[in-house]
Amino acid sequence: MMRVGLTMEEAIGEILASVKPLSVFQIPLKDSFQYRLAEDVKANAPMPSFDRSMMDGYAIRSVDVANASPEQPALLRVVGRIAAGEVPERELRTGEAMRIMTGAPIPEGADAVARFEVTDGQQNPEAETVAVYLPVRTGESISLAGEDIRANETILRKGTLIGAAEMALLASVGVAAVPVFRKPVIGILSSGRELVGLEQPLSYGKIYNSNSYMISGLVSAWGGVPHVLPQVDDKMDEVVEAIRAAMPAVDALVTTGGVAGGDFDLMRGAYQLAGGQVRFWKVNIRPGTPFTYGTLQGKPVFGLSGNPAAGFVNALLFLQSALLAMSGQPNPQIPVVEVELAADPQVKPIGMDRFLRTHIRVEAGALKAIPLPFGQSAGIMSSLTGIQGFIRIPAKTEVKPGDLLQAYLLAMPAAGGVIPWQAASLMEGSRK
Ligand SMILES: Nc1nc2c(c(=O)[nH]1)N[C@H]1C(S)=C(S)[C@@H](COP(=O)(O)OP(=O)(O)OC[C@H]3O[C@@H](n4cnc5c(N)ncnc54)[C@H](O)[C@@H]3O)O[C@H]1N2
Ligand code: MOO
Repeated sequence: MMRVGLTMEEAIGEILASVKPLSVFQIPLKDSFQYRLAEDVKANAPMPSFDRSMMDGYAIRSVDVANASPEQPALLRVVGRIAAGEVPERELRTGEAMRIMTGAPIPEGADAVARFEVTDGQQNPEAETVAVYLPVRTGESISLAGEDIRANETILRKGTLIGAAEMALLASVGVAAVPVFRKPVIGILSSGRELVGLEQPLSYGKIYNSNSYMISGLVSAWGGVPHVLPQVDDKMDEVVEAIRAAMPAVDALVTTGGVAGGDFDLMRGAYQLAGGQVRFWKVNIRPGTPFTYGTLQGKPVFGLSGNPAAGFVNALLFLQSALLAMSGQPNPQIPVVEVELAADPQVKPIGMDRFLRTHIRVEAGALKAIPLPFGQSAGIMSSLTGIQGFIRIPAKTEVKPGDLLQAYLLAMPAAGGVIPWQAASLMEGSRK
């Protein structure tokens, strides 16, 4: 049954209840960046697997240098040299030292490394004795086997997003391939007879199809694989046919346009005629109120508003939540931070949650939100560029500078200073 007029939380809840992670496959580690692990990963060996030196210097026995001082250095016999990757030739005995390089295995009998700086070893690399000028603690400059990772330890949990550090950690314990969730392939279908592709000239009344580029970028940013379909006229049979044809090759479909109530707004009907089910229509948010969500062949279908900024907010909240869940995040939560409102947003309270395009700055360690004083209407695209996120002004709520609000992040907050439109308006006057 189709529900109408949900809150944002209800809408996200309904979407998350109907999606699940996709199938699992093994991927070579080198290709695993930005996938999510489908299983816990254990280390089958400790890391490091041997005691090793953390400094260039001499492997020694700490008792031999216990009374060393600059005036009365301990003199030790140099009996060998160990580079990283080499095996010590023999054990170390009383009164002996071995030159040792960072990363090399500690010889039997040694319990510390005296770094070059506390010896005369750097000046006399070939000398047969070395003077040690200070005492060295037992264990000093030695990294013990298993110090980083113990054998059989779980090093990464199922659902972890594989980034640079995770790839390095997996490589360090010899994992050459990992089980990951498949990335969702997202079909993107724009509808409207006003739309033309970039290869065509614009005639009166027409616009370029920019939504497909916008959604494609967002899908990539959130870990999906965009699959852009040819745009369609808003004729029912064409839309239905395009949807039917698209479904086998995708894990979810995003449509843009045709969800409000106009004469040509046929998207909900098209989902049903294509064999799908409309789960809900309209969410208490602005922009992006007429958002529609359904399922078709067990796959989610997102009906985004055609208005660019409305579609952007729909994608930010609903498509992003679904992508996180489908790509394997255990408790999908889109990135939200608390920010302090630093400028009057100049909007009246309405019965819906408002999402305003916002600059977010770090000032004195706090996140400050400066909503754009222009370009907040749903059809304006230029003001979507250069922002760090959207603040949410809850329905029927009057806000003022100093209030704490939620911000939905698109980019890292920037360090303080003048923001681009302020700089521009200082030069040419406000363009409100
Ligand atoms: N009588 C009413 N009219 C409208 C209502 C309403 O409640 N009653 N809602 C308004 C709101 S709010 C929004 S948002 C829009 C949503 O409209 P649709 O999602 O049905 O989208 P369209 O009508 O197809 O297009 C809206 C607008 O966006 C442009 N557009 C569409 N597709 C693209 C694209 N691929 N690239 C760039 N721009 C696109 C389109 O040309 C229109 O200008 O409805 C209001 N109306
Ligand atoms: O929902 Mo439409 O929200 O004005 O942009």
